[in-house]
Amino acid sequence: MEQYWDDDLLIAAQSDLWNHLFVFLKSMSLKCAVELGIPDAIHRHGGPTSVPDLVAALNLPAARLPQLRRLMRMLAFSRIFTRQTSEAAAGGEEEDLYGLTPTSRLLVDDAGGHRSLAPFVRAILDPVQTVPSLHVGDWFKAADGIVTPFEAVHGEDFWGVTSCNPEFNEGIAADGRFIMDVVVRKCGHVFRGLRSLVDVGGGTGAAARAIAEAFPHVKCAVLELPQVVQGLPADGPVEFVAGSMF
Ligand SMILES: C[S@@+](CC[C@H](N)C(=O)[O-])C[C@H]1O[C@@H](n2cnc3c(N)ncnc32)[C@H](O)[C@@H]1O
Repeated sequence: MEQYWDDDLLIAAQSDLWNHLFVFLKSMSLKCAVELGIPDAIHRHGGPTSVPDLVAALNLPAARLPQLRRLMRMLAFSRIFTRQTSEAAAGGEEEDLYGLTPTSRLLVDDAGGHRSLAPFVRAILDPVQTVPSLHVGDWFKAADGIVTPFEAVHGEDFWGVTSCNPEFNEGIAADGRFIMDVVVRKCGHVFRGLRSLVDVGGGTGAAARAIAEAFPHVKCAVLELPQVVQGLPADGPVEFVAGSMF
């Protein structure tokens, strides 16, 4: 090994490598927390919650307690939850308590007056999205004209697969609703003076609806793929036009 690789540098490099190797566990721990409903359980509890209380609230097998402790420590390390140590009532043993952070508040329905972004977490971390990322290397090597790794895995392009999935559409809409509420508050001047707008590829109309409700004088329409907009109510503040932007 070359001279300038002293041991401190070696260990720092290994630590950096390990960070890159295991960072996916942060996403997967978050996915698990949402699947189990941990943010909602802490919110319902009314404040920082112990792991035994979470096991009871989530109706999990008692044998999973040690693993849930590890998951919660991991999520606290990722700043999804706060972690504080306090005296347990019985026996005097220390018991960690986990609370919501600004990030996990986003995963709770109606905390602070907004709707949960949990559907967005589920949509983005669904294997339909994550599995293609395992095949990017193969896709680079295969000069077979397949446009994306997603298409190589699923045999169809991204919107062809996802747009037929109501849970995916709801997840994207949750994110659209969230960000548009902020946009109309912070950047409302952009919409003043407009009489109409079309949200091209506007999904189920979450973003357009937020604009239409904040600025009733703006006539809002969504141009979307037919499979996304079929069956959506036609009597709301947004007009849906089925078609392709191409
Ligand atoms: C990121 S999403 C937009 C979400 C939307 N802003 C909301 O608030 O829900 C992109 C959308 O583009 C749509 N899309 C993809 N290809 C399209 C096409 N050729 N024509 C029209 N819409 C298309 C997808 O169905 C998807 O709903």
